[in-house]
Amino acid sequence: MGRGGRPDRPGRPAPADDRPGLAVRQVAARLLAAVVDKQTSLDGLTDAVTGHPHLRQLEPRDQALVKAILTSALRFRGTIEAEIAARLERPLPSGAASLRHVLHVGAAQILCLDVPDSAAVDLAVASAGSDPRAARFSGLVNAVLRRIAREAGRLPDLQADPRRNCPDWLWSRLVEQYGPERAGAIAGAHLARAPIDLTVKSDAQGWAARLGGRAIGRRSVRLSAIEGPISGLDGFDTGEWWVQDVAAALPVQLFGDVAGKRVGDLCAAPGGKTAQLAAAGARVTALDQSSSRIRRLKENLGRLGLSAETLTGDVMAFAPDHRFEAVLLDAPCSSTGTIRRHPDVAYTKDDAEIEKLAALQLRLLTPAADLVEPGGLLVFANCSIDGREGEDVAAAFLEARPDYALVPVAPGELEGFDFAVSPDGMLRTTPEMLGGGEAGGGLDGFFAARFRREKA
Ligand SMILES: C[S@@+](CC[C@H](N)C(=O)[O-])C[C@H]1O[C@@H](n2cnc3c(N)ncnc32)[C@H](O)[C@@H]1O
Repeated sequence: MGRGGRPDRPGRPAPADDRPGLAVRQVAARLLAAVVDKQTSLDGLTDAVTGHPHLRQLEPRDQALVKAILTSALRFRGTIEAEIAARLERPLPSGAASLRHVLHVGAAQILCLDVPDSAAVDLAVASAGSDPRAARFSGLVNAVLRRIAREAGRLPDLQADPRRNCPDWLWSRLVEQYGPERAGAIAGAHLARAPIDLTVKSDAQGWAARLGGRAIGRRSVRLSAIEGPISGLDGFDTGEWWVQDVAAALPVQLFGDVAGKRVGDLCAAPGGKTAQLAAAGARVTALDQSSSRIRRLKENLGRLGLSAETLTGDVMAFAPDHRFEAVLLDAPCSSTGTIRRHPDVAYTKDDAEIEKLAALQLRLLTPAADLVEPGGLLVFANCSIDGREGEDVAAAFLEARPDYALVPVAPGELEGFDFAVSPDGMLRTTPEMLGGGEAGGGLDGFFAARFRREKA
């Protein structure tokens, strides 16, 4: 049956926009445009409830394919651009943004995914044909992608040059802060798929054996790959573990024993660190300004059988009737430490955004610090690899708050992670550590500093 309920006439091709798989490619090109041209976060665009409506209309299997195309298209954007450019007689016309996105979506499938080349090419041609701004270039799309399919190697075997796949703004910052060699290793780690890390309530060795992973320290289990959804794994329904990168599990450990203590978790959602604190016996107040994220935090705690007081509100206006023995500020940041999982971050953030976020973090530290009892601890953390949002904010905070002193992380304190403690005792992870760049290796980039409020 054709559209509108009329019977299809035999021998007549189906209208182009009904072709199986075409909607997936159209949505992928549209979302790629939103990321690259409008700096929209892929997490937001692909959210199951609030994401892009065209994506949400697709079957789950097709949604997964859109996400796989976008992840590859962004992770290897530099290589894909070079492969396309090498097969163009002249540069794409200015104002041909949508044509470029169609080409990138097609090339990403050919170079990175297990999609038959012929399907990738034909659907890219149909995708261009259905877009009034790109329709007259359908022939070019066909020629370029056919040549890529015939001539190019396949990623990741095709030389996936880390420098080429790291946008200039980010590369300059990495080189300035880490030097060219480590910058290259970090950019290289961004090209590898991240493993799945779980934080377990107890018995990491036992859970590693049951789930076919490996234990890292006492509380993390690393899985290289899983079949099917994470919710299908043993221990999910009974709340034995939650997904949390091994680096993200470190900042809470800086509080030491929190059993029975009042802890304020001020940027708490979706609650990975709240869960760690609650599982360790703390009396946690979890605050976040986003009501939808607080809802997710509550669902997560519910599944895990853990409890915390949960509040929706702004740190800047938070005025509880008591102070806390410990406060965690896991502040909003550029998330450049998570590019392995969120390759869009390299294209949605820039120098100005980093400056803005660093200033916001310092602002949020003032009310956070005021909520700590004299003698209590404050941990400031975030998942940026940029020192402007880490070490510089910590230094500015200490300068502004003579009532606080840094409590350096001691050798051996973070079991197995001494390599990630800076000479002045702050935590600094970057994704090339722990075998980053290799399959099943690496960790998120994180920063954390611990301060104590002087006794009055
Ligand atoms: C990095 S995420 C926190 C991740 C969380 N700690 C975890 O481990 O799952 C930052 C959070 O800060 C929240 N946030 C940003 N600005 C805030 C503010 N002014 N007051 C309260 N929450 C804020 C965001 O809604 C976001 O959920």
